[in-house]
Amino acid sequence: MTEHFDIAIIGSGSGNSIADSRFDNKKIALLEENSTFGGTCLNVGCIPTKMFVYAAEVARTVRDSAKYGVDAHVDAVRWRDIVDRVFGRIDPISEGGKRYRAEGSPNVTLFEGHATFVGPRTIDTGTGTVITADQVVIAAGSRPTVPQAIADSGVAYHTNSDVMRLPELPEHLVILGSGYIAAEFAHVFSALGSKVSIVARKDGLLRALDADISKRFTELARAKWDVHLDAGETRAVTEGTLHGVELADGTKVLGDAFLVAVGREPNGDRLDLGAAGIELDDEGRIVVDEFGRTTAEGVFALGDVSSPYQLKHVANQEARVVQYNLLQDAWHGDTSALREYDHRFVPAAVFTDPQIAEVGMTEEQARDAGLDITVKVQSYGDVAYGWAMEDSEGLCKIIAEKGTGKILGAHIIGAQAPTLIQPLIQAMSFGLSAQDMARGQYWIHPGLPEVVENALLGLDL
Ligand SMILES: Cc1cc2nc3c(=O)[nH]c(=O)nc-3n(C[C@H](O)[C@H](O)[C@H](O)COP(=O)(O)OP(=O)(O)OC[C@H]3O[C@@H](n4cnc5c(N)ncnc54)[C@H](O)[C@@H]3O)c2cc1C
Ligand SMILES: NC(=O)c1ccc[n+]([C@@H]2O[C@H](COP(=O)([O-])OP(=O)(O)OC[C@H]3O[C@@H](n4cnc5c(N)ncnc54)[C@H](O)[C@@H]3O)[C@@H](O)[C@H]2O)c1
Repeated sequence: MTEHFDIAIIGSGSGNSIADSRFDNKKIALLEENSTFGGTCLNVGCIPTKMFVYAAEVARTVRDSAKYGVDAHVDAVRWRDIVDRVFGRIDPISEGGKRYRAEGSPNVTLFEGHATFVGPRTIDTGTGTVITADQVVIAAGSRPTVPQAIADSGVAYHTNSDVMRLPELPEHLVILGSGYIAAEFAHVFSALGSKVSIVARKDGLLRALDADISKRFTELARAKWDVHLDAGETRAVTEGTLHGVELADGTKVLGDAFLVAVGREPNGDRLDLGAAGIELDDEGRIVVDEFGRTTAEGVFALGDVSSPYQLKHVANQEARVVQYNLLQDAWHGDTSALREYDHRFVPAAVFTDPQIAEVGMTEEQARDAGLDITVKVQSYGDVAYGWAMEDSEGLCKIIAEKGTGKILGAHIIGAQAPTLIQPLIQAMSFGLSAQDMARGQYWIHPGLPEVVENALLGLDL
């Protein structure tokens, strides 16, 4: 059975936002293989993790209160109640979204199956129906990377897909990996009362970030968690009820729960893209141009399946671009009417302890690019509010071009880093120089953003 559609969208994460009222006159197929509707961010990513992070912050604040002369203690962490609060709010949104697409959107047909291409713009929906479409959007996301040796080992492990629904708070969580997911879950479980071990292959945590941030975070993490650096290749092991890894030197790091957080791989490899003439790059991402077009006419891709960023705000921006371009003549001739993906200044934040945020170049990248730069590192503790907080951890690092004052990169570790960095993202996006940003406006005294102001003022331009 073959049915024809104007547009087929693979993936109910960012892809689900495309079919708004502007598409009411289009016949749309929405394809989703997961019985849970709504994609990674809503169900197993940004949203639930940050709800856990917030609970963790509350517990940590209570535990750290004595230094301010406030004696308090955490009586108990009701893990089951925390899980129920998080998913008691999220699951109905996911179910409601699915119901809306299945029953409440007259122009949208939801196919609940694993989609694969069987020809150009021809898709086996995995439900017994093959469809064709004038245009296709691939928004199929990514999945946790699980090294084959671990998958084959028989050792019980978790990923971000299930670790937030553990029946009990683990006594000891062992985390393999040292990136975003490792850093965020280490904070969550540790603040809620688990012992946390992190096993990092190399000599630092969050090594993709600016070296000063990675170094500071690694030092702080080592002071509160059981961190194993330079672990090299590890072997998954189980002893009784304990699971984890054996390091190259024979050390065993075992706990009652084991989380694998070694990256996420794009789902393009599970779509039989060859049948549709859609190319993947060497990293397994679908190749797209600035308009979101793949190598096959009529087919767009967006989000984690094609983006090196694997961030929701990037997937959202790309979805808006594709949404617009779907309604233009995107495939023949003039592209001046099309919108473009904006990857100029992509910020990122890690909601760990302390929080971290970054935008633009690292110092190393700026130096490697041969730029004439000036760098200022400003401690939180040296501005009034940070001093009031007795903060000895936070810093704001800004990298600018000498002479022009062009802000090249900003990196913050410390309280409210994802909030503090936003004016710097704005300045970079709109071409505001460091001098103008520092001097051309008031900075509320004694607000925490003074750490950004002082970093800007400290640049030797
Ligand atoms: C633990 C965690 C925390 C995160 N926190 C943040 C954060 O704080 N901030 C941030 O910016 N980003 C965060 N991210 C990243 C963010 O979640 C992703 O970048 C974003 O959700 C990607 O959206 P997407 O639409 O590309 O893919 P997804 O939301 O993953 O949607 C893809 C959908 O396609 C479906 N699908 C895949 N293949 C097929 C197929 N063949 N047939 C049918 N359906 C298919 C999948 O089931 C899925 O529902 C986090 C990620 C994780 C894992
Ligand atoms: N706050 C956020 O925006 C947020 C939060 C969580 C996840 N995410 C997104 O999800 C993506 C995936 O997160 P992640 O933490 O899994 O990946 P990541 O790319 O951030 O980090 C993976 C880490 O695992 C290490 N690694 C790789 N293979 C390994 C192995 N065999 N043994 C030990 N270590 C190994 C890597 O060196 C790296 O440090 C992130 O890149 C990010 O884009 C974003």
